[in-house]
Amino acid sequence: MLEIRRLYKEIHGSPILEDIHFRIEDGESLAIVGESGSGKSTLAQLIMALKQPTSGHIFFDGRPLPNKGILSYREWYRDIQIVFQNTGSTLNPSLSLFQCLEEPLINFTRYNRAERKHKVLEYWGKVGLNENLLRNRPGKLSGGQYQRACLAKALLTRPKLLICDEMVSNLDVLLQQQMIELLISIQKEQGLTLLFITHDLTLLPGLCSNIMVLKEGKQVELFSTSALYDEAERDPYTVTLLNSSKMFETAWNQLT
Ligand SMILES: Nc1ncnc2c1ncn2[C@@H]1O[C@H](COP(=O)(O)OP(=O)(O)OP(=O)(O)O)[C@@H](O)[C@H]1O
Repeated sequence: MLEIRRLYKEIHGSPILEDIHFRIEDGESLAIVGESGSGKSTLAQLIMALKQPTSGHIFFDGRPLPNKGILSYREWYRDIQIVFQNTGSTLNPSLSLFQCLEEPLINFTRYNRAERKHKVLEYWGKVGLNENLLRNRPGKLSGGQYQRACLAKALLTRPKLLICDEMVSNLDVLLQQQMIELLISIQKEQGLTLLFITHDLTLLPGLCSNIMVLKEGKQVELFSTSALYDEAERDPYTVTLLNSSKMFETAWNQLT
């Protein structure tokens, strides 16, 4: 389904991503893990066709990354959606939440108004939000509610691939867990393919089948999540990342 071949990205003459290569098959879930600055978001932006690679290839369902013509972009965005870290900027603050969610249905489907309303309510319910909230503006939502609303918006057009870029990083540990459980259930129900970008390895068991570790733009290793805690098998850098995630989790648990 998604195939990345020998991807290389340079910005202002500096290499940001080097020789990235992986595949995600239909219904699979892959985590991209790395420290801040390792190139995770750049990779997501390349897959979303927001940036063009310096060299290398991105294919989705056998189609190359669009680089010309609005129609090819429309097809790409119908199939691939992204949810970002909550910065409060994904949902238009001047629209009601209903209007925010209706927008992709207007852009990407031929549903009439009644059908759009039905779909918005369906997905709003799926992510566990109360219907009454739809009249409000996005600014009224709590952090956890905001991320659920973004997830509903991303899922409304039934994309094949969902990219979550640090989607739960601004949430507390309890809300993180709730969002992960929600993603797991939606993924199972819709057969969604998932690319989950995070710096926190402890979030991944149960959610992602495979993990790719990035360090300074280079692919360190790609392995099955079931082998995450097999320290003898793991690259020392992965073990360091895992230990720092565990330390943060322990410190947080002691504080709360
Ligand atoms: N437009 C740009 N101009 C210059 N450097 C850039 C630009 N975009 C990204 N970079 C650099 O590319 C590197 C990777 O950035 P990127 O945001 O992809 O990392 P990241 O792993 O997502 O980090 P974070 O988790 O902090 O978001 C960083 O060193 C960053 O400074």
